[in-house]
Amino acid sequence: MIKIAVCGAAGRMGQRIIVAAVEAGCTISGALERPGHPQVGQDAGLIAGVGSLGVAISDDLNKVVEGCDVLIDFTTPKVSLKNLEICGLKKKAIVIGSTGFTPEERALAAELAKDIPAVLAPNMSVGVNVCFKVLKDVAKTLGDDFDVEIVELHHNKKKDSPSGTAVRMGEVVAEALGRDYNQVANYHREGICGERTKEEIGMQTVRGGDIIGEHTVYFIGQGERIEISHRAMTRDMFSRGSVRAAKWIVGKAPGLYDMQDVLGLK
Ligand SMILES: NC(=O)C1=CN([C@@H]2O[C@H](COP(=O)(O)OP(=O)(O)OC[C@H]3O[C@@H](n4cnc5c(N)ncnc54)[C@H](O)[C@@H]3O)[C@@H](O)[C@H]2O)C=CC1
Ligand SMILES: O=C(O)C1=N[C@H](C(=O)O)C[C@H](O)C1
Repeated sequence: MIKIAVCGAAGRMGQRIIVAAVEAGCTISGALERPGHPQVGQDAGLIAGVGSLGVAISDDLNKVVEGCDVLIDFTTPKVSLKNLEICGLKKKAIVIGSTGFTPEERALAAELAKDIPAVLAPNMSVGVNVCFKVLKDVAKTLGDDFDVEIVELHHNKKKDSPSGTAVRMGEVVAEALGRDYNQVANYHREGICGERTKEEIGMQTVRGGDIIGEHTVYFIGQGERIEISHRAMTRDMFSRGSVRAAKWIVGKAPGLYDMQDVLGLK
């Protein structure tokens, strides 16, 4: 059975990943938190609610990576890039779920993953990845006659906007329509901002309470509208997805993969 280390172990996702890995029969070989985190030194299993695992949460990245087959990391882009670098040096696989990467950081991730197998995906759920696939077909079929708007809702602790999933949805639609997402994404409308352009893809963000994550892509035409929505009711399909990705990536050829690769959706 593969040995999984979890980075961000005391976080919302980290705790659920430990539960999912234990349920999948994997060994938790290590758990990482940021230096100074109040739960460093405590048992990762007790923090996650699966009982004692005999694995103390550590802040020693090198040591934790050495002991694992694959590191699952749900933290922040900066931390994930550092983890990718260390996994590269130690020739370990990595699964990254962090979101909020800039285009430059994504390019750096691809560069750092040249020597090791890595999965980087903004959403590990099967449902969202099926939506990515469907969105491509819908956008291609509808073409330029329908205006595209994307709305995402998340909890009030989320740090990045728009969500990584919403950005990927925008990228998928833009590519299917032959547009450059970075040129056509419109994140802000205020005041007399003029009529909507045909090309733009509106990106709207809602933050509040304990919403796990909801995404809707609107294709709005004359007299009709298509809405493709995904609503997450728990974090468990993200955590199970990340463990599925971890099992899949160990032993693969070096390179940067995504969840579409893991699920065979390409
Ligand atoms: N790809 C996917 O399916 C999903 C991605 N996410 C993304 O995962 C990330 C984390 O989300 P949450 O768990 O909700 O956040 P969170 O804030 O609850 O957890 C992040 C954890 O990382 C820890 N951390 C920060 N710096 C660290 C360091 N240097 N070393 C080790 N640990 C460190 C924090 O102390 C915290 O416990 C976000 O970017 C979020 O958008 C969240 C859900 C699903
Ligand atoms: O921060 C979250 O919680 C989530 N983040 C991911 C994203 O930014 O797309 C995925 C999920 O919606 C939950």
